[in-house]
Amino acid sequence: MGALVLTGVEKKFDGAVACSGIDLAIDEGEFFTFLGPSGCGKTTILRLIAGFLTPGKGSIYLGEREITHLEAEKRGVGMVFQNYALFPFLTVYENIAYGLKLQKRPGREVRSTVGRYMEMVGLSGFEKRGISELSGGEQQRVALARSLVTEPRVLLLDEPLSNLDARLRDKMRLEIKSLQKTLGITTIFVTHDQTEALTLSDRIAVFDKGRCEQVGTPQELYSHPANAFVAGFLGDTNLFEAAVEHGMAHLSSGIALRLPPPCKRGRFVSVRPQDISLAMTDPGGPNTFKGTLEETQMNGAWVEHVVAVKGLIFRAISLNTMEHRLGLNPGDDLFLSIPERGITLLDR
Ligand SMILES: Nc1ncnc2c1ncn2[C@@H]1O[C@H](COP(=O)(O)OP(=O)(O)OP(=O)(O)O)[C@@H](O)[C@H]1O
Repeated sequence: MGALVLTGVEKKFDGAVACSGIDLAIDEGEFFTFLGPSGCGKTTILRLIAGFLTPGKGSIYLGEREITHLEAEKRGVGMVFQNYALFPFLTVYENIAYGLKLQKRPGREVRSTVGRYMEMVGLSGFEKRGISELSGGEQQRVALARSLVTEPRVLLLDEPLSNLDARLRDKMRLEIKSLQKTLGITTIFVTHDQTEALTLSDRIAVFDKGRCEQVGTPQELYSHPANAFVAGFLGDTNLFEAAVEHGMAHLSSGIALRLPPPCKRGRFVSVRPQDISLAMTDPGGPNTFKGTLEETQMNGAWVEHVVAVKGLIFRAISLNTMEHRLGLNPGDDLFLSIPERGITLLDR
């Protein structure tokens, strides 16, 4: 049995389904991410685990123990909220010590535990500061220390980086990951940011409209998406409706792609932009098409080319190295090649 297990969990608000049919098993010490667009039910599931909400159907287990209806404070679950929810009238020390004082732990233990976690999150010396005297990143660290100090079995992080600027977000991302590994604490991280999910997670659950679409490692989800939604949500992809027969995928424009064996079925073709190669002269071979460059976008280390082939738009990404630089202008003709193994067929 996993460290945290959800079976058939459903939650409705006034009859509207926020999440349903949720079956998840999260392993001990795992960094597990809930990924999905706004409103797909991520926070609702987190709140069900924390005990701030009760499911209409289904059960939640922490280890062997069922916690579906247990009060939040008895669950051994720590949560960091999106807006941190710190107490503005308390100092940094008092905020972090709060949970331990509620548990009526002896003063000496409170002082040493708070000191240990303040050091761990890099806040030593900030004990007497007010919350309003802290930067966003420092507030984030207080929230993290406050939820860790009671040594919960599971740490829930609800979009903890969304209020930070891009550089601080990268820094905190690394810090959270390293803290999680050091403590070995089972962690659920909620985000709608695919980069965060891909870089941090041992496994990811992708949600859409209250349903879990797929669970897997970042590489599994990226390389073998279960459907078009997962393919599109985890990384950029070229997605086309297709009629598949006799080892060929016929796209709407009359383009026919030769598929890798064995012969599979599917309603959509997905091709990652980095799997498409471009050339100024015809390299020959199957799945090579003449197209027109519509647009080039330079992004520093890599370049994105938008290419029209028989009215279909393809996006191709290549490294901005000397060998890859094409030196083409919008309107120029070029050749676009899609290797068979770069094609994924998807059902829905
Ligand atoms: N307390 C509530 N009362 C009524 N409806 C709610 C409540 N909480 C959430 N919902 C609805 O449930 C659905 C799922 O919301 P939830 O907050 O879980 O999504 P989310 O994926 O976390 O979104 P976001 O990324 O924007 O936080 C949404 O349609 C939302 O409007």
